[in-house]
Amino acid sequence: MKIIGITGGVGAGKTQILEYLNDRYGATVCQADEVARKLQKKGTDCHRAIAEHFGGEILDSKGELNREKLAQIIFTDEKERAALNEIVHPAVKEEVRKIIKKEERRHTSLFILEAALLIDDHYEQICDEIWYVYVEDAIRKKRLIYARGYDAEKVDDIIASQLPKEVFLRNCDRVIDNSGIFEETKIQLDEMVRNLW
Ligand SMILES: CC(C)(COP(=O)(O)OP(=O)(O)OC[C@H]1O[C@@H](n2cnc3c(N)ncnc32)[C@H](O)[C@@H]1O)[C@@H](O)C(=O)NCCC(=O)NCCS
Ligand SMILES: Nc1ncnc2c1ncn2[C@@H]1O[C@H](COP(=O)(O)OP(=O)(O)OP(=O)(O)O)[C@@H](O)[C@H]1O
Repeated sequence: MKIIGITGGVGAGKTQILEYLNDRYGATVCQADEVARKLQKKGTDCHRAIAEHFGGEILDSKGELNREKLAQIIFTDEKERAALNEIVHPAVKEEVRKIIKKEERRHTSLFILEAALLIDDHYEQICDEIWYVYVEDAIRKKRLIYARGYDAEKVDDIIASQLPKEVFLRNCDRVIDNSGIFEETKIQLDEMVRNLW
């Protein structure tokens, strides 16, 4: 089984690329953000540890995490971000390893793991190749404000909390430029998949 990691900053188009690779090539896809979300549900060890560290104010009326509040804290405070990462990331990695083992038993041929933090969390230990999705900051900012309703300040805070382009470029095996129309991105992806085996 080939394991490809797809990374890049917020709003670079990773999810859209995952959908294409699933539709066009039948790749099995896994999003670390989704894995983290499941592991943070009420009743889990992560949920307990987060509530203990950040206090009851971080929960909503149903006792689930108030994601907006937590985002406000962690994207403006490096120490708090590190504290959350320390709670969530080891659990996410362990779960991803389990998912990969399951897919290996099912003889999946192409497995794609998507996360903004593949480099920070050393997923090169798990992936055969890591692909970096690049989009100019001004363009992804526009896309996120328009499509996701983020305000400009939130986009800037998240961008500032993620690795700069140079570090992504230094650590990734291939680069996908998704600054243009998606048809152009598909051509790059088709070529990359052709060269995989
Ligand atoms: C802070 C939280 C609750 C905000 O949730 P929300 O639903 O509003 O945003 P979402 O999860 O869609 O993230 C928004 C963007 O920020 C990126 N991001 C998320 N966590 C982090 C982080 N710790 N450091 C840098 N970027 C991050 C995501 O990849 C995405 O691009 C959530 O992002 C979270 O729990 N983060 C910690 C877990 C984590 O690091 N996940 C990323 C991969 S394991
Ligand atoms: N080439 C493109 N042209 C125009 N819009 C695009 C293109 N690629 C992606 N988008 C749009 O940009 C927005 C962000 O894309 P997407 O959600 O795939 O990013 P992401 O990298 O998964 O973000 P996150 O890091 O938050 O998970 C979406 O609304 C998506 O439809």
